[in-house]
Amino acid sequence: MRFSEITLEEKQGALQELRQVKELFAQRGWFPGTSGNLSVRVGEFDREDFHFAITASGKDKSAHTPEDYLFVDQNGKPAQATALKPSAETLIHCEIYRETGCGAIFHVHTVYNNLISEYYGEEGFVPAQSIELIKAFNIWEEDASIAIPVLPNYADIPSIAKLVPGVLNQTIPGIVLRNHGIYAWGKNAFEAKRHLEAFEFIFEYLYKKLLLDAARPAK
Ligand SMILES: CSCCC(=O)C(=O)COP(=O)(O)O
Ligand SMILES: [Zn+2]
Repeated sequence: MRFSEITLEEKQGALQELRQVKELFAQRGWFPGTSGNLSVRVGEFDREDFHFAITASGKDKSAHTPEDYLFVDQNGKPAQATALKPSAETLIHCEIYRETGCGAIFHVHTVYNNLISEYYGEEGFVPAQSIELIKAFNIWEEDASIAIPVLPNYADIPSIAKLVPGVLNQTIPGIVLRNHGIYAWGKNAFEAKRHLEAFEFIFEYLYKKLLLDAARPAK
């Protein structure tokens, strides 16, 4: 589908969703030091042909300006002439869209996702079990156990993007970059937000549980 065939209404809707989510996450302190990036897909999806709106690179995400977003194609190239640069991590979004066909991807850096991904970095996944918020991923089994993939935080983003298909688990809508931040996705912005919030709850829970367990007096 050509970018010009996607309706203006759909494009504006995607930008409005990004603006709302960006404002909310900024209020939570989820974009320290211009970190983080957000995207929402528009138009029809084909593995080889899709488009999405994404935050421009290096912007203060707690401010709203006319230069906050641009549209890119499945290769992360701008879909329209623009002086804006897409997020430095756009290729990771491209890979997640290609593998999942999802509708929105949100990436944030938090102290909890950094510490927990570093703690479990060597294992290559963050284990989580019997935490109620696992149900936010539509996993309803009692005492469910999940493994959230952790990828190395290479400076070269294409090298990280190449690893995405090998670790992506279709039942777990997230991947963490070690000591960097999480990518969470969903079929739309509402679902991606729910998933991101659940991951962040789980990371905070795990961090506090590790401390609590370490403080327990030996029997
Ligand atoms: C200042 S944080 C380093 C870059 C990063 O990890 C990030 O999420 C923001 O990069 P962007 O190009 O999307 O602004
Ligand atoms: Zn990042």
